[in-house]
Order: sequence, then structure tokens, then C-alpha cells
Amino acid sequence: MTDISALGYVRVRATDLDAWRAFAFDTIGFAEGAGPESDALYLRMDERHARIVLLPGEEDRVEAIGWEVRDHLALRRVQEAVEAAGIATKPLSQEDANIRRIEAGIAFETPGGTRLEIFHGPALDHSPLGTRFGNRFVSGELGMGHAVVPVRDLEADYRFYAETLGFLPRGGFRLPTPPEYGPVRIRFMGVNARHHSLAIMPTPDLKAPALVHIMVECETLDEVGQALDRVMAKGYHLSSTLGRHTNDKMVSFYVRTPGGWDLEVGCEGMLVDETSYTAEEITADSYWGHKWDWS
Ligand SMILES: Cc1ccc(O)c(O)c1CC[C@@H]1C(=O)CC[C@]2(C)C(=O)CC[C@@H]12
Ligand SMILES: [Fe+2]
Repeated sequence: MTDISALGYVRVRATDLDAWRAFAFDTIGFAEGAGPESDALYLRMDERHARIVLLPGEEDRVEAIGWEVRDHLALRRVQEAVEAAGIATKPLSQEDANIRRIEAGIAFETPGGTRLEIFHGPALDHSPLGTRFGNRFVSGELGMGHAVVPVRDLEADYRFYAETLGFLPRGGFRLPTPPEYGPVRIRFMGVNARHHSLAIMPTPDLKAPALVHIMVECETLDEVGQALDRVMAKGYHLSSTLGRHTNDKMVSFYVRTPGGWDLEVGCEGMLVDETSYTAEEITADSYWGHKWDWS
């Protein structure tokens, strides 16, 4: 089993924080968290000070994906494994750890160039979670949700996540590419009972680190439906209609964030029992729904 226990946080650069404010707090129902970086926006979902951190920037891009480990021993094991794979790691400075409200962490890049941070010891925010609509998120030991990341060389990153970091393969989905390309798959990977905390998507023309989507899970279908109502009423671009995925059984919709990537808002995700699970290939993304709008 992997030392990585959950998706902890995502830090992104954002060009339009006012748009993010209206989207995150008034539409989706994140709570506003507090933090030391002036002008940054902290999206809170639970007792962590923030799960998504939006930093003012010249462009919209992902800065780092933070993966949580149990303690400093696990952090050291991950660091040794990454170094042994020939990838240099850097400890986060005390200042960087303070900013993230964590005890300690390291940073490095995957072979494909995604910046990862591995951390332990998050400091908790015990103040009541003031979400605008009284909505609740499913996180805790399942982590904040999942991230889907585009990678140029899928095999290289897939092997790194699986063989070096110990992520568990949780199946794939073949993209409808021409047969002469050979099989091209989105790969799903998990680190706990959440079906996937990460998916990597082959993107041959990728130029800079990016995000395809982040998924957050609501406690109830009503919360998802109410968020969908608000998204529609306010005229956000619905990237995909409501539907139920075949692998994690999640009922979700996708909305285009002010950052240009999608937020997947879901509920009813299944829990994986590792004693009996085998990684499967799904042949449809959904049982129903999920009609994509690429415009
Ligand atoms: C298939 C699937 C199952 C569970 C998920 O949480 C999930 O995000 C997906 C991916 C959905 C979707 C897809 O399968 C085809 C390619 C898509 C449309 C993308 O380009 C982004 C999301 C992808
Ligand atoms: Fe997803």
C-alpha cells in the first residue's frame, strides 16, 4: 500500500479572483478560508484551512498538487523513493510550510512536469464551516476529491505514480482515437477508498502544466442539484450535463471555472474495497447523462 493517504490541496494561479469569488462562494458553495498570502483566495471544504488555493497571477495555471502522508516517517519514505527514481526533491522552506499550514513537505516534478508537493501534519481550522447554502462536502480520509491532469507521455507518468509513489491503478477508459494510434487510455488511480484521487489524460500537444478538472463531492444529490440550478441560473458554461459515471458510480456535472478548467461536482461516489478490487477498463464513461459541450 502506498504511503500517500489522500489528495490534500491544489494551488492554482488565477487571473480573475473576483470572478472566482462569485463562482466559488456564491455559486458552488465553498466556504471562505483564511490564509497568510495577501490577495489569495482560500476555498475551504472542511477543517483544513483551504483545499483549493487561488493565487493572483498573470495566467491561469496549476501551481502544485498537494498529496498527504501520515507523518514525517512516511514523508521520508516517499522522498527516498522519488530520489531513488532519479528525480530531485526539495524540502519546502519553513515559510512555505507555514503558508500551507502544514508541518513539513517536499516538492518535485513528475516526469511529465506536474509539480507535486508531499506533506504531513496539516493544521486544522476548527471554526464553523460557513458555506453559503449550508452544503457539506465529503472529504476526510477520502481527501478533497480528485484531480485530472493532462500529461504528454502517459506511460512515463503512469509508471512514476504507480511504481515510485505507489498509487493504485483503478482502471482505464479508452479514448475514441483512430485505431492506428493504438490504445490511448485515461488512467484512474487511487490512494484510499475513493475510487480515484487522480486521473491522467494523454495530451500529446501539452505545453505547460494544466488541469482538466477537479472533482469535489457533496454529501447529497440535492446539494448537487441545487448547485446545478445556481450554475445554470448564473449562466456559467456547463461543460457536461448531469450523469452517472460507470467506474466510481458518481453522479456529477461539470462546470467551466473562471480558470478555464472544469469543476466536477458530484455525490454518491462508491468506496473501493481493496481486498477484492481489480483494475477494470470501462467502455462507456457514464450509465446516463454526461453530454459534453466542447464549445
Ligand atoms: C470516465 C470518467 C469517470 C469518472 C470521472 O470522474 C471522470 O472525470 C471521467 C472522465 C470523463 C471524461 C471522459 O471520459 C472523456 C474525456 C473527457 C471528456 C475529458 O476530456 C475530460 C473528462 C473526460
Ligand atoms: Fe472526474
